[in-house]
Amino acid sequence: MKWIDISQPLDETLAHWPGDTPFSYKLTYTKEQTGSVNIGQMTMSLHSGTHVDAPFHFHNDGEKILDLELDVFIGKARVVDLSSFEKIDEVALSQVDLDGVTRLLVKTSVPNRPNHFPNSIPYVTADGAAYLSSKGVRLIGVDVPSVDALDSKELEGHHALHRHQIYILENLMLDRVAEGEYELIALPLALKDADGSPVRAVIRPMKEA
Ligand SMILES: N[C@@H](CC(=O)c1ccccc1NC=O)C(=O)O
Repeated sequence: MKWIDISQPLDETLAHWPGDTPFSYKLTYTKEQTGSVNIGQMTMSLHSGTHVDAPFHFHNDGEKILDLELDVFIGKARVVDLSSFEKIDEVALSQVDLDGVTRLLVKTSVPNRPNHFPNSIPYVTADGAAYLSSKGVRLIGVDVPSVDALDSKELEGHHALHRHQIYILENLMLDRVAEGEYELIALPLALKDADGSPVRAVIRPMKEA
């Protein structure tokens, strides 16, 4: 089975958090200038596109990207559709089978439009995070820019997930993905001091036993 790209494409049209750094790529040196190669550079917020939040994003003493466990970002994952719910809480999560799930990818009601910052999104509640933890979940991925309401300053969802050692993956593209069992690879870059990192997130259906 082929790998499916569930990452937002990084280009100048990529949406970013209001007031944050837009994405840009430019050629610093052309092949004509160097005599051998094109060399590019990019500028972006670490919270644009498909990315991982490090605990340091919302916690001054929190782990940075390079401190995170790699194993959590590679392995079996379940995609579930919670598009009929306004919150990712215990009520919504108890509608889906989470037995044996370590990595959970959630389809929400928000259309996956990488070039458009949404007005409002479903968010993870503290009881939702506790429920995920009781099921043994270590990573939650969502198809929206945050696991909290966009106007939240308390970031209750981020903090609750962190208390339960659940990693956070945001801005996935799950529109064309069916519910089910997949393998996931979504590795953050080896960024030592960073509060977040872009990832190339890919999945492929698990082979039937
Ligand atoms: N908490 C959000 C990001 C966030 O809040 C944010 C990202 C970039 C610039 C500003 C932000 N929030 C600010 O007030 C997240 O889930 O990554």
